[in-house]
Amino acid sequence: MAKEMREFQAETKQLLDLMVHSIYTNREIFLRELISNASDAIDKLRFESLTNRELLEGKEDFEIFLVPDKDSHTLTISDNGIGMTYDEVIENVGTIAKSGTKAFLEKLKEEKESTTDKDLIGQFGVGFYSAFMVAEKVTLITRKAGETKAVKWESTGDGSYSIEETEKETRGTSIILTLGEEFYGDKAEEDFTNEYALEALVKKYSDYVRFPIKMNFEVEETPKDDEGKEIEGAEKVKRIEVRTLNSMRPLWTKNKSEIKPEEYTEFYKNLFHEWEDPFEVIHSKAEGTVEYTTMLFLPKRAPYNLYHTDYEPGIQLYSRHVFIMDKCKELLPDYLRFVRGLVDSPDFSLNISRELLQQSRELKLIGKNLEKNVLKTLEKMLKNERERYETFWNEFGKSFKIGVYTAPQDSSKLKDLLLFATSKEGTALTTLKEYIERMPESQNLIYYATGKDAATIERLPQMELLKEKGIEVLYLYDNVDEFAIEALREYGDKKFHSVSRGDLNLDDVESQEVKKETETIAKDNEDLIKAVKENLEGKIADVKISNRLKSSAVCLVSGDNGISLSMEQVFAEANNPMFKASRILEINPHHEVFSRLQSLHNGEQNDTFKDYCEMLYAQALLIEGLLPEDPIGFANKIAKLMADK
Ligand SMILES: Nc1ncnc2c1ncn2[C@@H]1O[C@H](COP(=O)(O)OP(=O)(O)OP(=O)(O)O)[C@@H](O)[C@H]1O
Repeated sequence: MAKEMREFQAETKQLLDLMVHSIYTNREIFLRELISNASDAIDKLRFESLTNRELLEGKEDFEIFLVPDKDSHTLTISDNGIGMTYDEVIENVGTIAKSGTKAFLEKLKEEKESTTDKDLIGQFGVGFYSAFMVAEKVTLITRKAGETKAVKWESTGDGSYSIEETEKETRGTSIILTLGEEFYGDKAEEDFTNEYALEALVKKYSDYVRFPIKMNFEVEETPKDDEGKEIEGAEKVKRIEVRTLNSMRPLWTKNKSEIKPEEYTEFYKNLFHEWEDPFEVIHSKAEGTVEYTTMLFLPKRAPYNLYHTDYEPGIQLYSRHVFIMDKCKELLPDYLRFVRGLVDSPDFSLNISRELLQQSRELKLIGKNLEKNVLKTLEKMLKNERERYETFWNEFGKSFKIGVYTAPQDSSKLKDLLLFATSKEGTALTTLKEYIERMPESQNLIYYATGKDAATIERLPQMELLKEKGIEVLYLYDNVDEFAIEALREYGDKKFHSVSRGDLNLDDVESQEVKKETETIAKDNEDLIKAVKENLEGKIADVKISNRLKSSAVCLVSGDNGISLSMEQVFAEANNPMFKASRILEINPHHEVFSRLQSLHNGEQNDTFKDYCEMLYAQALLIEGLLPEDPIGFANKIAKLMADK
């Protein structure tokens, strides 16, 4: 096959441009990225070779080799891992295979002003391309284990790359970086051809990599005689010595007291290809029915795709320090999908299949303990470090709310960890327990309202009465919130109640009196209410005289059961428009519009009365953020009304 020149995808070009023009000041991390990729490639081969030994081609020792060359100012990173085929090279390093990169660029465009580039890269990481931060040319030569043909890929990072078939004796991948002039030689600030500098970088970033990272060192020695003694006066000779640079000792096997915070950080970044420090580390050991060590990390930031189907949750599994599996989903419940980490247990066998693993009793036991560990840590944080917990909550709270809604069996564990915005002045977020503690004795329900933000909710007609009475209301902004609340049904023995549903059930004396008065008005206006209902037939389920409105003329509420209007909108956005909330139109009997309705009704001005009914309904829809069914008709009616006056 002849050499091909190909263009990078537009997004890749943009990304390379950013890399070359330094979006990240800490350029040395390119080495960590390439070593991580090499280690992943070896893991993949090791795993596949469990069922197909031929892939090893007789060479069973895994290793990563660094070869700096001062003369050609190159640095080569080689591994004897799985390698790539021609098509895989194109897919993995020619196009943007990872949707993350695309999302990264989009976000970069969006948030250019508000966020620093460093923050952004922390969210996404861009692996292989980081090579272009230090190299003016990157050459990748790779042969997939078990294949005969190899591939050579080369690019200067300027928009195109070449790819051709080639020969390669050993399986795996070599990446040759032709270093930019700031990155080699004695005068360079960072010399990536210097063995000692490279050794220090490996120690700093990749010490725990599970495969040996080797390098040739040139040593000068005085020749020795047969007895091993240095020969006096003999001229020194140069010799090449292969050294392993990393300790390979898994961090989690050390005692907690021996580990420095920065060791956890580097380990985390290294193992999970993260660019930011972890938010919290949970490191523990268990001995008993099951034996294991675990190291769990709560990230600082939710990955951009945490709630998309392409996000793969799960933690790593090791048995006696040997890697078995990445992304083991069975160990943590879905609401903890953001947790990164690993479990090392001698109770797992090395080549356990995913199917067997799922049924393993040990796995279930360990999983339960891990979940408890994380929840305990969070409970403690909520109690003792409220601000920190709120930071965590703002990033991952949604995951818990989805958990409450989708896995009711988890809700009892999560309900005390939930936070909500509230109408209470000076309080940004409240727990349900705190809300209940503040409730006056006469209040029996936990009230909540939905809307896109506090300002919108505060102006809802449905809030008027509660505001007047100073009753605290939880504010739900997120689509999932109301679903979670409905799934919880109650907290303690207090039921949740939407301000936009049925009766508000206020049990104080004053409210009881108002209720009676409303009933009398409703009775006196029976015919009018019937007429409004008839005019809006098919659109609403009922018309009621309201006792919750103070200054607004109308509002829509939904029944006590079934979905609410805001849930209906969530369903509609998710292309499920068949779920409909029942609509009850509430009219304020103390509003001038009500008297006008009465006189229109009594005066038998049927057409105008009908127009008024429709306009009232359209207004109520608009307040809920819904479009009137016939916006043009609505606009025309308003225009007519305006011209009449
Ligand atoms: N040394 C290697 N051997 C085999 N495949 C490799 C090697 N380096 C990279 N690849 C392939 O190229 C892909 C892209 O690598 P890249 O570093 O850009 O992203 P990643 O490793 O998938 O993600 P990230 O580093 O951001 O976590 C990898 O997923 C892998 O399939």
